[in-house]
Order: sequence, then C-alpha cells, then structure tokens
Amino acid sequence: MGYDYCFVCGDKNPHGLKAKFNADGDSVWASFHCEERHIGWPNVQHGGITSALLDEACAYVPLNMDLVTVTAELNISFKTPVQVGETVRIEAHPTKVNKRLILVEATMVNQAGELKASAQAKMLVLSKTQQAAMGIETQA
Ligand SMILES: CCCCCCCCCCCCCC(=O)SCCNC(=O)CCNC(=O)[C@H](O)C(C)(C)COP(=O)(O)OP(=O)(O)OC[C@H]1O[C@@H](n2cnc3c(N)ncnc32)[C@H](O)[C@@H]1OP(=O)(O)O
Repeated sequence: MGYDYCFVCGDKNPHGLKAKFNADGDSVWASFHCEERHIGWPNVQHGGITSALLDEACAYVPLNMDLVTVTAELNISFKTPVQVGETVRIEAHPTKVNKRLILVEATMVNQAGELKASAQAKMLVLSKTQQAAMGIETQA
C-alpha cells in the first residue's frame, strides 16, 4: 500500500512523514514517531501533522477495499498532546459502507494506550472519470 510522493505515506517525498500503513482485516494501522521537526508548540506535535495522519488512515480504509476516495469531511478531537519522542499508533476502520460514501473512524494512541486524538471521516468514492481528472492512476 503506498503512493510514492504522498506527503504522509510516500517514500520518495523528502519532506514527507513516510508513514507505512498496514491492513488488518477491514482495519488499517500505522506507527509514527514524533520528532522535533513535527512540532507546533514546543515539544508538542503539530495538530496538522496529527490531522494528516488520521486523514490518511481514513483514506487507506477504502483503499484496502480497492476504492479510491477523497475526504469530504473530517472531524478531529484532540485529547492529549503528542510529545516529541513519543511513538503513536494510528488505526482506522469503516463504520458504514455505502455505494459512494464510506464512513470511517480513526484513533491515535501512544504506547501506553493513552488516547491522543480521534477522528470521524466521510470518504467519497471517486468514479474512474473523477480519478482520471485528478491524475490518479489505478491498475484496474
Ligand atoms: C491509487 C492510489 C493508491 C495509493 C494512494 C495512497 C495515497 C492516499 C492519499 C490519501 C490522501 C488523504 C485523503 C485526502 O486528504 S483527499 C484531499 C482532501 N479532500 C478533497 O480535496 C476533496 C475536495 N472535495 C471534492 O472533491 C468534492 O466536494 C467531493 C468529491 C467530495 C464531492 O463532490 P460533489 O459535491 O461534486 O459530489 P459528487 O457529484 O462527486 O457526488 C455527489 C454525491 O456525494 C454526496 N456528498 C458530497 N459531499 C458530501 C459530504 N460532505 N457528505 C455527505 N455526502 C456528500 C452528495 O450528496 C451526492 O450523493 P448522491 O446524491 O449521489 O447520493
């Protein structure tokens, strides 16, 4: 699972987060280590980084079903700051699957199991025409 220049998962993007997402049934997960370059406030992971990781996890859920989507809505609750030096696990799973709309929930927890952030997303399935218009190439 991956896309070379994606800011979150691409391994060829020199400025990217290089998070690797794995499938586990209909769920997906990834680990991420917070470093100094990811902060906003001192020692605290930037909320945009947290949001990007959760958004990506939500996109990987339909990808795991061979569906290409964009995020139509993303609601995030930031529960506890992610500190520099912490490793977090991001997980996401589908809660409702319709023809064009996939509802997804995602969480970010640290190694002690403390909830750092959670998200609910509405992922809109793109038609082949919409994918082509966006320059997204798929094998199928
Ligand atoms: C292949 C690649 C493999 C590897 C990839 C790894 C990289 C992964 C990268 C992942 C990156 C991370 C992910 C990212 O960050 S993706 C980037 C962030 N997201 C965007 O840029 C999306 C921008 N928005 C749009 O493109 C359009 O507004 C969309 C496509 C969302 C809707 O467009 P449009 O309005 O023209 O709609 P439609 O004609 O297509 O469809 C209409 C249907 O959709 C329903 N609807 C619409 N909005 C909503 C809503 N909010 N709630 C509920 N329903 C909604 C609507 O009622 C209708 O239903 P129905 O009447 O048909 O029943």
